[in-house]
Amino acid sequence: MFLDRIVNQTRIDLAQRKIDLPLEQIKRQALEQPSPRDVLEAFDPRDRVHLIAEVKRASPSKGLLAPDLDPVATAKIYEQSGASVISVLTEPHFFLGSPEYLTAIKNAVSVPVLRKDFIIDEYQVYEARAWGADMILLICAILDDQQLRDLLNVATSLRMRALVEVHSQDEAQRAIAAGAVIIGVNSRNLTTFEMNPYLIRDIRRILPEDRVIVAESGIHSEADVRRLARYDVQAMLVGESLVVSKNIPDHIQMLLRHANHTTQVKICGLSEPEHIDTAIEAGADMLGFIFHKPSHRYIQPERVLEVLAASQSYTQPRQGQVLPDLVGVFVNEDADTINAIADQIGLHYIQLHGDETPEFCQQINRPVIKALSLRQLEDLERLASYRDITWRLLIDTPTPDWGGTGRTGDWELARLAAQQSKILLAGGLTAENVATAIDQVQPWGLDVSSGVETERRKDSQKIAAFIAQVRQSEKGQQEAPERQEESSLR
Ligand SMILES: O=C(O)c1ccccc1N[C@@H]1O[C@H](COP(=O)(O)O)[C@@H](O)[C@H]1O
Repeated sequence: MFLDRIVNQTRIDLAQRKIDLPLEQIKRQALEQPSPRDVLEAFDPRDRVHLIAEVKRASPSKGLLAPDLDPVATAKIYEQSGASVISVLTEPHFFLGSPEYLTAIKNAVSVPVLRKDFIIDEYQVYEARAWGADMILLICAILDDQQLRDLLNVATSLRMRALVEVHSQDEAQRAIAAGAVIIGVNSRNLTTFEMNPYLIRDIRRILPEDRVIVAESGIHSEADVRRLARYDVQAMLVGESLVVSKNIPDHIQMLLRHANHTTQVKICGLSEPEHIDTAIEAGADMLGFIFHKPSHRYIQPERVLEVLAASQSYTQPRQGQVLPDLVGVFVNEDADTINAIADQIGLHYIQLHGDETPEFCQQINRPVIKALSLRQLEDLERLASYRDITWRLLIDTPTPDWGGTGRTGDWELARLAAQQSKILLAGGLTAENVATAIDQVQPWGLDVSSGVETERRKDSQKIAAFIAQVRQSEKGQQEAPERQEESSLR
C-alpha cells in the first residue's frame, strides 16, 4: 500500500538524518531562523478563495509530471500570478522533492512557504523550520491523536502553522478535537488514489466557521473552482494542473477568477429527467425541487429519486464533470418532515420560503437558504437576524403566493442586500433580463423557475439559454475589475 510504503521509507530516511544531524542541532538551527511569515494573514480576507500553489515534479498517482521544472522560477511565477502560499514537496523518492527547493524558494518569494511531506516525528518539524518553512503538513491518516497534538504543539512553539489534512468526517472530527486551525480536505484517497470531488461538500458542513478550510487535489477547471466558492473554503491547494500547464499565469488567473467572481445558478422546480439533463449539461450549480404541495411544481420526495435515477447526466456524468447540488424548497413545513425528506433524498441544502423564524432555521440539519422579500428599506434590517445562522439568504419578490410567480422585485433593495450578504436573487428572472440583474444587483447567485418555463412546464431551450447568458455576463463582469472590487462578497 502506497501510504505504508512511503511512511516506511520516511522512517528509514529519518533515522539516517538523525544520525547525520542530531535533534539538538536541528533544533538550534530552527530557533536561529527569522520569525515565520504570517500564514493566517495570507488567507485574509476570509470570504475569498486563496491559492496555495504547489511545486512538484512527480506524484505517485500520476508519475512524472514536470521532470524539468525549475522550482524557484516556478514559485516566482506562482507568486507574481497571485498565489498566497507556495507549497513545496520535500519528499525525495515518490515526489522527487528536496529540502533545497524549499530553502531556495523561501529565499526567492515573500509569501509563506509550506513544507509538504509525510511528517511523523518532531524532528521533521524542527527540520522544516530550519529549512525556512512557515507551515507544515500534518496528515491525520498517518498520525494518532496524541502524535497529532504533539506535532501541532511543536509547530506552534516555533510559531509555524500546520495544515491538518483529513480524508473523512471521522478524521475531520479528530482534527477539530486536536485544535487544528487550518484544515485541508483532500479529495484524493491516499490509499487507493481514487478522487471524490464531493468530499469537501460533505465534510465542510461539520467544520467550524472559525477554521481556515483548504480544498486539496483534483482542482483543474472553472467548474471545479465554482464549486469551491459554494463550499465556503478559504483556499485551494493546486499542484498538478499548475505544473503541467502551458501557461501558468493564465491558469492561475482562471482559477482565482472563477473561484471568486462567478455567479452560481440554481434551476428550480424541476420534475422531469430531460430538464435535469439539460440543466447539468448547461452547467447549473444547484437543482431545486419544490416540496410545497399547493404549487403546480410540487414533486413527491420518492419521485425526486426516480427522476434523478432516470437522468443520464446525473447518473453517468462525463469525465471531469461535477454534478450540481440538490436543494429542497419548503414553505412553513415542520422541521422533522424537512429533515426526514433531506435524509431520504440526500438533499444538500434546504430552502425555507415561508415565515420560518431564525430559531426554526436552526432546527434544520442541512445548510439553510432563507428566502426573504424586501418591500422597503427598513426590511433590510430583517436580514441581520438570519445572516449568521443561515448558509445564504435568497431575496425574492414579495407576493401572497410565497414564490415562483415570475414577477420581478425591487433590484435596488436587492443590490443593498447583496452588499451586506452573499445573496441569491430570485423572482421573474429570464434569459432576457438576467444580464441586467447581474450588473445591477451583483448577487452571489441566481435562482430561476418561471423564466425557464413555457406554459408552466420547464423548457430545455430556455434553461440552456438562461445559463449561457449568465456565463456570458460573467465574462463581461470579470473583464471590468473595478466592479469586482465593489462587490467583494460575491
Ligand atoms: O416555484 C414554486 O412553485 C415555489 C413555491 C413556493 C415557494 C417557492 C417557490 N419557488 C421559488 O421561487 C423562486 C423562483 O421564482 P420565479 O418563478 O423564477 O419567479 C425561486 O426561489 C424558487 O425556489
